[in-house]
Amino acid sequence: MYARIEETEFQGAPVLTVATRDGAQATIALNGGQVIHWQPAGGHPWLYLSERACLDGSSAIRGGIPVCFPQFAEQGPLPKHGLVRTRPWRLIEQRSESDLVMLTLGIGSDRETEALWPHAFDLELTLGVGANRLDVELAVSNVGESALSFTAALHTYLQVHEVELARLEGLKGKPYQDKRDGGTIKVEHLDALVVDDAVDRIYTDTRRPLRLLDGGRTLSIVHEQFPDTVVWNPWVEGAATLGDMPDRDFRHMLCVEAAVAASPVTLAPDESWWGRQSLIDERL
Ligand SMILES: O=P(O)(O)OC[C@H]1O[C@H](O)[C@H](O)[C@@H](O)[C@@H]1O
Repeated sequence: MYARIEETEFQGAPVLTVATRDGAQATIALNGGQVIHWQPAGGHPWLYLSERACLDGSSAIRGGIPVCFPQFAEQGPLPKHGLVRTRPWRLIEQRSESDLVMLTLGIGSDRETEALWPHAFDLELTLGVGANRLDVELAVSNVGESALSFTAALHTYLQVHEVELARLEGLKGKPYQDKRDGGTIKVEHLDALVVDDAVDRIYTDTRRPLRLLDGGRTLSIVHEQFPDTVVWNPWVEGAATLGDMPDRDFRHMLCVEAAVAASPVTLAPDESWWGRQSLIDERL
């Protein structure tokens, strides 16, 4: 039996569902080009998706792995997190073997994006689903005639049993911009970050793998070419302002985002850039 890729609907919106022979699963929403579910073979889901998430493209999907491009957060004049997380992406290519599924989705600039941001771009998001891993690679090409600069993120919402009991390792010694303290630059001194309050930080130069320990399971998080890691949890007050997330769900999610946020990437005409985030369940 081979892996399966199906085009179907979830809450009335177009999605692709993927299953490998050994039982790993993923679901990808075409609106936003967004992975909304990933479960390693024989394991539990590692991505948080709000039960109030809206998938019809009218707003961003709260959960999974939103793609932020060409602007991270509010770091510029564009809509928060840029232009592609609510737009329809298309399936460009699919490939499956028994234990690996690869999909490439794409989106390009159009009249609407160029009215907001006068650059011609082409994005490809390649997803690899294997027994115990999910690889997400974002490739950006400048297909216009002038240079463009962007910031970006794979805004990964990880699902945790209880956020105060989860530990995020690998950030010790790294500088971070504390967005909750006016962007003050601080240095992480903890061996493992434990989130017990609102957190919104851009850690820079985070090139070594991270590990998330959550209730007896461990996830390795490996970023290639994404120099920064954003850690975000809205906590009680922040969650109360999010209409698309139940109040108590902040306890069951932690965003650990592969980002290029502290300094933009600049591409000359015909140049490309790529960055990858790999999530690896260490149980297998
Ligand atoms: O609510 P959203 O627009 O999806 O943004 C959610 C969060 O994304 C990032 O993690 C930013 O660092 C936060 O400042 C922001 O609040």
